[in-house]
Amino acid sequence: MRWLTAGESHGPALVATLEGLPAGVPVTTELVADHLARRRLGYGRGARMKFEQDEVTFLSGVRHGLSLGSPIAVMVGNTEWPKWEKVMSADPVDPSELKETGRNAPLTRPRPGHADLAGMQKYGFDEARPILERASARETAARVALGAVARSFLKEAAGIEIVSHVTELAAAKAPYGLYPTPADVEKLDADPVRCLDADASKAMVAEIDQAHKDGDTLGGVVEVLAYGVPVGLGSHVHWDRRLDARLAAALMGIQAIKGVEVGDGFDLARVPGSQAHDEIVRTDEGIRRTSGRSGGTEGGLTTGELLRVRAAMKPIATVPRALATVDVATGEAAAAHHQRSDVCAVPAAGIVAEAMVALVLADAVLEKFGGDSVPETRRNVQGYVDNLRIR
Ligand SMILES: Cc1cc2nc3c(=O)[nH]c(=O)nc-3n(C[C@H](O)[C@H](O)[C@H](O)COP(=O)(O)O)c2cc1C
Ligand SMILES: C=C(O[C@@H]1CC(C(=O)O)=C[C@@H](OP(=O)(O)O)[C@H]1O)C(=O)O
Repeated sequence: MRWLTAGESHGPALVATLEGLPAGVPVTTELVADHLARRRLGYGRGARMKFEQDEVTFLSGVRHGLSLGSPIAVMVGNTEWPKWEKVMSADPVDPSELKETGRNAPLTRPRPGHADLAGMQKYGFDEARPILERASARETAARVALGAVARSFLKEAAGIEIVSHVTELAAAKAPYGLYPTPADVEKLDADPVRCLDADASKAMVAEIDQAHKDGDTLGGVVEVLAYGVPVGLGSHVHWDRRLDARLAAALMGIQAIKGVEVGDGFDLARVPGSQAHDEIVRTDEGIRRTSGRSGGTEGGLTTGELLRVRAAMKPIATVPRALATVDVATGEAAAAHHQRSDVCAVPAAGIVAEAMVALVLADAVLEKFGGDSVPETRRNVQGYVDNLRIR
């Protein structure tokens, strides 16, 4: 399976393509729109999330609610486009018309923490617009659209379900060991910060309110859990086949993610081996583990236990109390450019992280089990599970 996204933040649309998905996966415009709506949720997001809509159109690969096995192309329209038509026009525009938009002033005061400065230096631009348009996390809407398709495949073909929640937001933390299940998704989506623990949720909202008052921004930690993952996805035989490595790269590839942990991650480095591993026991349900510290992978292979990965997001780069920078037009010290931005987008990052985990798992399932149709993949999964020699 392979996939790509294209599109600028204020362009006409984002486009995503997915190739290699079997036929027969239930996919509808409504399914994708629902996941895109989940990505817009979350206390602390900026004004744009309120007035802009995501307009979903399938261009190919789906017919009457089922995938065809052909490449899927999906478009997510930016409803803000009419305001940006001239500024982001593919064809040259008369400078006087650009001036009239009031939106085309050169962005010469790069923001620390965003791609502005390094992007301008690398690509040879003397202002940040051509860089920030693609560096923007608007692009994550395209990933979530494909993630919705991937998770439908995972559920139908292998019974895998994916949940995420916010475990930390600045200094506020959910209690350790709180693992939401698929039955909790509605409740999670209804919470302003997608946290199941009421006290922690209140503390997180208070953190955001304080940052808002202070003209500041915040980051946090999200955790993704995948239920029903069979043993043996990924492999121990080579670094780039390890499922933990593939998940880490996918999560680190989300804008503003600066750390990834699998299972108890960095905490495992701080305890002795006797408290770090998941002991193996025989139960009525077969061979199981007494704990889930590994996060469901050992040696780069899934163990068949709950898959659990976390991603740490740095605070939003567009800080209202603007940080120090240099105006590259004059060489003078200046305050970084700022118009509007999210105070905190950690809950949204959790939805993006779900999509990335879904895409990695769908790829790994197809690699192991193959199949040109959902029933074929399902038979292959079932045959493998039924024939595991050691259970
Ligand atoms: C869902 C989401 C929303 C974001 N919203 C903003 C925003 O409104 N303003 C901003 O400056 N950065 C925002 N970011 C972060 C930037 O996209 C990110 O800091 C930038 O790409 C540089 O991050 P990097 O160092 O990881 O590449 C957001 C990130 C995500 C995942
Ligand atoms: C548009 C989205 O997020 C954007 C991500 C983003 C950034 O710099 O990453 C900056 C903001 O855009 P603008 O500067 O136009 O307000 C966010 O609104 C979205 O998630 O759909």
